Amino acid sequence: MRGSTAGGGRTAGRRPSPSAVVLPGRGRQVTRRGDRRRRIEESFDRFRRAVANFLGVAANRQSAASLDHARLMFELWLRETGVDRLPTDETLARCLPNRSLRPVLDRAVAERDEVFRPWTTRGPERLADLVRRTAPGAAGDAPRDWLGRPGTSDGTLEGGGTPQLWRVGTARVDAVPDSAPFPVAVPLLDGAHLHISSTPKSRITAETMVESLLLRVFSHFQPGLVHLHVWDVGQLTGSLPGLYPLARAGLLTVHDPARPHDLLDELAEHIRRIHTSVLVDGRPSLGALSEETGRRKEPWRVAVLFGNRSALREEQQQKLQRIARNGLSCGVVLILVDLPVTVNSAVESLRLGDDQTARCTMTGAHVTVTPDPPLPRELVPRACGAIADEMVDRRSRVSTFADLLPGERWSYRSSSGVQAPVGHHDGEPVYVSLGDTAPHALIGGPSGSGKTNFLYALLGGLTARYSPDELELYLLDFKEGVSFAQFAPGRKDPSWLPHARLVGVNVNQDREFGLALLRFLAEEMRRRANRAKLHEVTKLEELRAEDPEGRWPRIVAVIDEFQYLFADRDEVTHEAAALLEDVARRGRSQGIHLVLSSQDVSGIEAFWGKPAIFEQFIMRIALPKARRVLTETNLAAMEIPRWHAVINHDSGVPYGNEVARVPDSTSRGTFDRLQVEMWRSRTDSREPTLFDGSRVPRLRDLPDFQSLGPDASASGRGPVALLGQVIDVAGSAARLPLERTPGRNLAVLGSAREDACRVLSAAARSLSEQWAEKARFTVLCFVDDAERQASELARFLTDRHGPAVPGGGEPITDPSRLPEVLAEVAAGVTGNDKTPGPHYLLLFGADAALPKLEERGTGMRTGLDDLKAVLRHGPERGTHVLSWWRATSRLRNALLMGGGLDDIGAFVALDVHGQELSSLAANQVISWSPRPQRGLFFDRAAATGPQVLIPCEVDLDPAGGDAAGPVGAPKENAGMGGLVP
Ligand SMILES: Nc1ncnc2c1ncn2[C@@H]1O[C@H](COP(=O)(O)OP(=O)(O)OP(=O)(O)O)[C@@H](O)[C@H]1O
Repeated sequence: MRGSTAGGGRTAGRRPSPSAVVLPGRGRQVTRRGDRRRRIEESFDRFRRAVANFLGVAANRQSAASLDHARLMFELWLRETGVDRLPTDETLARCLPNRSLRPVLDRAVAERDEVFRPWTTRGPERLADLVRRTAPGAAGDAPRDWLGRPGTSDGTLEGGGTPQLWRVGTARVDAVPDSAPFPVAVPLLDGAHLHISSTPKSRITAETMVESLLLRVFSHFQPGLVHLHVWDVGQLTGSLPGLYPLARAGLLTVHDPARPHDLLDELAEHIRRIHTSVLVDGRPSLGALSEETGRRKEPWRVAVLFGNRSALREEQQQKLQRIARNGLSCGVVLILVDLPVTVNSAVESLRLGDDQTARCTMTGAHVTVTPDPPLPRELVPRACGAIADEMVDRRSRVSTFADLLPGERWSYRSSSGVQAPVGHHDGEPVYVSLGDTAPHALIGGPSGSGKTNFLYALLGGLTARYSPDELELYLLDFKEGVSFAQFAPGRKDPSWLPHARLVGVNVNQDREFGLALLRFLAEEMRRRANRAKLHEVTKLEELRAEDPEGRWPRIVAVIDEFQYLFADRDEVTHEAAALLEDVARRGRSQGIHLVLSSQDVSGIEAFWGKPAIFEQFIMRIALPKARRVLTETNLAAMEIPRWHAVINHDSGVPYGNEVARVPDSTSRGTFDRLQVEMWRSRTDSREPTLFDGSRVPRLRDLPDFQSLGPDASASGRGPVALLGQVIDVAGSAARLPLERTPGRNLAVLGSAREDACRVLSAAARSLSEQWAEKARFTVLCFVDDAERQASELARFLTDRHGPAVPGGGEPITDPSRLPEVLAEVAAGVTGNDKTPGPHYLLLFGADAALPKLEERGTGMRTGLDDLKAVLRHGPERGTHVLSWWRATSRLRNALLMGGGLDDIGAFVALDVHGQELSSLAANQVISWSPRPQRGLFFDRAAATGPQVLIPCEVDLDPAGGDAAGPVGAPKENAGMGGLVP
């Protein structure tokens, strides 16, 4: 229409077509019709062509869309099924020849490879490395490297440790079939239980897998550290026949298939025992305990239960679940094969299929595990035989002192306690542990039963494990002899035990020394408690954690033949019992431990009368034929052979018995050698303080004497006379301060001449040390027997102080001169001269001059009057009388009337009984039973009560007199004996 309308408008200007020109009339009509038709036909042609074109395009589009759709569907399918399934999925595999799907497949494979590249390049190797580290030695190596060789690890870190993983096979990630295989290992022992399920076709594989795993364990640990229990529901003889040789050495128990409850009860009982007697300190597990203490206290018990894919009876199932729940912390490990059970604790599962491969919880669902090939059949029993032989050998071997020592010295920490083996039982070490649970030990055994040897074994094991910063020893031996002398330096052997801070030998008559030690421990306990309080903690272990820079060693105080401490019903016994109770009760939390040993505990009344003390000694050690150390119903000590001991950490009840054979630890080449080795590695050169009750100490060795300085007045402290040594842990001197105050005079009482001379000489010698030339000393001696000592003293003093010592180097021995000397001194101290220098009158045997003193001179004054005047007025003017009276009564008679006695403020009583002294000590009751070479020093002005005094040997050689003995000079040790190398 548009064409015609438009055409009508345009024809005027157009040239006419030939037909329109040639045909006139009707002919013109025909021509027009034909035209129209042709045009119509042409239009239709065009239309048809357009339609055909359109339909062709649509068909093309449809087939392209179909192909796209097919590819997408294929990709979806591929992604859903997984590229890795191509080789095994038949339907998927059928699509592979289709070339149009190839790009989809190639892309999916490329993407997978890209995603897994980090894993394929490093993953397997990293896993292999991890297994190498966590499954060392037999736990992960190839069997040729360990099969047939019994294990050596003792479970401690230094002894080979406990592997975290144990190898079972190799694996590949399913999605990456071309990547390298990697080893698969599972946790066991302290780590997890193992649950294996198999099909009937793969049951054998499960069994060989368990066999290999167990052999790895047995070949890692030394025989005895793992005990195996096997129960098999289906077989009377049990599975794992290759392991049977282990039964010969008691390492394998095969349980009755009909009685699974026996095994379950045994395991449950074991768990209970570990909780009640081993994990009592709040340690969560044996593993944690051994990490902390450095030793595996209890062997592992591995129980393998083979089932038949049906569950145990309900009650047994519950028991099994309980064991699974609580076992790992107590060293009980379950390996369950085809035994359905759900457990609420760490368990690794391994599911074996018919194709002999497995899925494992360790590796996850997308990894195929191929178990390692079984161990060569004939080698398994042979390897187990070698392990059993080693076990039998270990049991029968008599252990030596060297077996008690660790591989590395001083590598243990004493935070939670100290422990060391003291012997062996069946080749296994038997330990003594001192800690918060069993803080103190009591050792009993008749004479010759080996107590001293036992103490050496114990101390050897302890000192080799703990450094002197972790453990300090205070060692006291009441009996006469040499037993502890080894620990102090001696003439022949200069070494000492670096851990020893105090060694007391031959203490028997000096029970006060035991008391001094207990006082020292009580004081140390208080110091530690105060420090703990500052840190708001209560126990040493916590204090050590709070104050890591501090030095807080555990203290072990050993008192051999401690019954001497309670020998009499007297003040010493009374105080010792009170102190012992205090230390025993409170020492546990402050890291202070007592080890008491005695021939016969039953004789110690003070001990038995105080069950509270006795109860604190939870650790009991009974040597053969020991009485009363264990409970009355426990007769083990009566039955053990010599050189054995019953070690009991349970207060002596039979249940806690462990019997150990104790090695010889005192003969040459044992403890002595260890001591020299440790002495050479010491970092602290302080010697232990040595107290030897049989030895006369030397004044110059006393630290108090060595610290005296010249010119006492300049020091501001005033002069002090050292009279001898008192019995304390520091080896202190008996100090008599001689300030210018009334009463500062001394009387030595008794007929023991040697001791009296030593006391006066020590006083003069120490005063001389403080005054250089300034002081006057007047030495008077009226007893022939004492003239030698008085002369030596006079010569020494003259040598040092010159004309200030009258007599020209000799004492005044003529009694008739005494009144004259006293008159002169009395005039001096009562006269106007306010500053007479210090003057010391040393009167040996004053009582011998009494007749002369009582004679009346001119003016009716007696020498006694002058003596009283000097005693009264002298001290304030620096003049002091240090006198020796052979009889107390003579002193009293001479000075009681008219004063004088009160002006003597200090006494040393030698062979004088206590009752004689009370009149001199303001009627105070003084208990003192005289004993050789000991005196009682009593200073009324001092806060301390009477103290036992040991008179010292005084070096009065003028040549050596100037120099005090050097601090730390090797001491003579008269007691050293057979242990010297
Ligand atoms: N386990 C042992 N192996 C070998 N010899 C030992 C053993 N134990 C002790 N002896 C030896 O037995 C003797 C006595 O031992 P020890 O001195 O230790 O006994 P004791 O109980 O302390 O005796 P006492 O109370 O009389 O001093 C010593 O000669 C010692 O060497």
